[in-house]
Amino acid sequence: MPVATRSQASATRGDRPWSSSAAPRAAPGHDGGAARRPSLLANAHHGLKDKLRELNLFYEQHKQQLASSQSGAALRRSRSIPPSRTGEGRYENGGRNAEEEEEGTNRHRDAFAPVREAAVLRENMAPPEARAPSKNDNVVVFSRPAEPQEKENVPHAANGMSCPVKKAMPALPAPASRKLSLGGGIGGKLKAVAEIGAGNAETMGSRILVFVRLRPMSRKEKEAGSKSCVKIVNKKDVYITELTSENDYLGLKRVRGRHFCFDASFPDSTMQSEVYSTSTADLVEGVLQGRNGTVFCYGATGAGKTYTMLGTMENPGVMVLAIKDLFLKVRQRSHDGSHSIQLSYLEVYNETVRDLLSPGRPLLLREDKQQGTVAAGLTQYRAYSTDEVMKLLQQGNQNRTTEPTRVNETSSRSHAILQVVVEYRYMDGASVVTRVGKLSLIDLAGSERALATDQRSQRSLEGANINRSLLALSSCINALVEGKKHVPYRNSKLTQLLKDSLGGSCNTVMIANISPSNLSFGETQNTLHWADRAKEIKTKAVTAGNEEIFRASDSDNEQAKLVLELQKENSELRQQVVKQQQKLLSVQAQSLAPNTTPQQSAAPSPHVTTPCSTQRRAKRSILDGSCFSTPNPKRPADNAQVRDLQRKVKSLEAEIEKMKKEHYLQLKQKDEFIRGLINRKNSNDPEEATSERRMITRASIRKAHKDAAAAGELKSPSHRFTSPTPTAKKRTFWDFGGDSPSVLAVNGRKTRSHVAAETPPRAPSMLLQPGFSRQRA
Ligand SMILES: Nc1ncnc2c1ncn2[C@@H]1O[C@H](COP(=O)(O)OP(=O)(O)OP(=O)(O)O)[C@@H](O)[C@H]1O
Repeated sequence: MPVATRSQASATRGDRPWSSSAAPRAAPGHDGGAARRPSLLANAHHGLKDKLRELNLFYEQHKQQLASSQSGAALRRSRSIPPSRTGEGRYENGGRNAEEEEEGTNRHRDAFAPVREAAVLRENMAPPEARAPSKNDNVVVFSRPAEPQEKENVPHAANGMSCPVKKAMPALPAPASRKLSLGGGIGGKLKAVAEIGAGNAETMGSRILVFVRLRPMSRKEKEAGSKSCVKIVNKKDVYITELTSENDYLGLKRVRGRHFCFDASFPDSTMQSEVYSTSTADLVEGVLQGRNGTVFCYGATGAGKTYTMLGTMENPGVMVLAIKDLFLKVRQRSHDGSHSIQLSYLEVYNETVRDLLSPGRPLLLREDKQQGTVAAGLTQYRAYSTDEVMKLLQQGNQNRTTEPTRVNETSSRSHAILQVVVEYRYMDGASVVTRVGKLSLIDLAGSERALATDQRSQRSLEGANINRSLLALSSCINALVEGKKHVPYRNSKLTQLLKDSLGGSCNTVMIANISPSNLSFGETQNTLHWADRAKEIKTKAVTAGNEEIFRASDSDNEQAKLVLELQKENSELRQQVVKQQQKLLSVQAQSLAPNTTPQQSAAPSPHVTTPCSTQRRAKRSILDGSCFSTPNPKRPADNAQVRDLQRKVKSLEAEIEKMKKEHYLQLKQKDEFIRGLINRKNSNDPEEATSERRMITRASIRKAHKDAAAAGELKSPSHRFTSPTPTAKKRTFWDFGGDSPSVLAVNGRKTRSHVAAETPPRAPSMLLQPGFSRQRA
């Protein structure tokens, strides 16, 4: 039975004298256009497609006419809009002509009139959801012209799949600052956001950037005979097609397919470094400027979230690359101020929050005016080098809850959040400027069907809780997209912790991980759906960084300068200690090398057990502690050389021990001195104020030491990011305590040090720890 479309019906009724078939017959000219225009506007039931076709046609006619009839070349130049390659461009010019004909030739003198008219016409004709949601008049909305083939399954040439084609279009009229260039990462956007200034940026905000990463087909999936149902085109478009069953020989079953477009999509061959540089590198730069940034990985179990975030020893992931980059950038800038880097690592497991760096009782979440949602009692570690952070990560990951499921052997059963707070202090004339930026790197647990994992009670409970928090996450995404006043952050611990990143003033990046297998079609489609939805979330504008300017008097100024100098010196000394220890480690590794058998050293076979290899070499983890001191097994055995090296080691050890003692004493004195200075500055005691004007020399360190001890606790600007537990519980680099996860003897005393932490038991894979202490039923 023939189906009458709306346009056919109206053409039959004769209320559309402008049908596409009639248009070519019409004589081109002003009069004709003017005569036709009222019917176009009067007929509110015209389909958008028809209007587009008509306007295009009319534009072509008018263009020919203009070419012949225009008088002055200068006038012509001022009126012409370069024809765009896109449908939008064509639309624009068509709109211009229609308006122009009605208004007559007076408009010809106003060079910008056509643009304005086109914008008005576009807005009128845009579907309601595509119109400008922004109240800002400066934002021009470019509506999407209807595609004739839209919403129809059309074969996609690149993959032979059948998918409805969706035009690449930002879900919101995203500010220019958030447009992505694949090569340059998102730096441009972040910079532009800052450049927009208080005016536009404050009103517009910024959008969550969404990336999709496809992982390669796994061995298991290949063995199960699965086929790829996902195709990534132009590093942006994702096509997903549900393949017909093999028994459907006649192809009777309808094939479902969808098309999505993201800020960038990574095919299965994408390197970790490319994922990092495109998605996260500029967030790191933003953090150094004092802006908060969040990256989170979302996807079904086994889709590659942990691989993207942590990676392996050979291919480190976003977390590791971000930390390395951060330290590199800090080192490059250390000449003009002092930096401090603190980090914490927590997990949300079965709706309880746990400190991964200092496991103990579950932590409670509290709302803090300055910091947002914080986990009370969470340990903040001060780190001085990438290696230290790696060790802390490794240590934290060994405490993380992972269990094998049917889908993934090392499935993360918890959401893990690594937070790095960078504080940068420098002198700006007479003021001390403190900038604080926070980077949150989040590896979510996998969204899953109960059947996909396991039916055993503990796994089902875990699955239920994971799904609960991810459901809460999707409710928040929905509420934020719909602009609801109430966003249900409190429905789960995860959303409470993500509150800042989703709805706060933060540059946020979501990486959605998907599997190519047709066996995971449902999960992949679900992940892509939520990723597509998340594109529409607008976060609050990130304009200036979190900056505090402290204007000091002359005497304060001198003290502040001295404090900064000492802090700089301290961090340099600490870096020296770290370098010496690295030197020692490499010498030790060299001396160990000859002890390995020639067979071992010669064979790079995956079956050979090196100190760093695991049962499953492919999964050798970046977090495997022993990998940090991997000896080089390729050195030939040579007894004389061994003895020589051993001597070297001993002398180096002695040297390091001596340096450590000296540095330790110096650092302690300086720390105390700084503490004393800060305490004095905070004190309102007039006697203290007068004494501050005295000349401060290094010789007064001893005296300051005593004063500081009498004055009590150190109050540093970093208090804003430490947990709101009693100060006595806070741990710093120099804290002493037997319950420390990394306690070792320095100068005959027990001290916590992340530089020379005890090597924890080796993890055999990325997240699989055999001796996992929290065994669950
Ligand atoms: N891009 C990739 N390249 C190579 N291997 C990958 C990639 N992504 C994932 N894998 C491999 O796929 C397997 C599952 O990945 P991963 O553990 O990261 O999944 P997940 O999403 O974190 O799962 P879960 O939510 O269960 O923890 C791992 O063996 C990992 O090495």
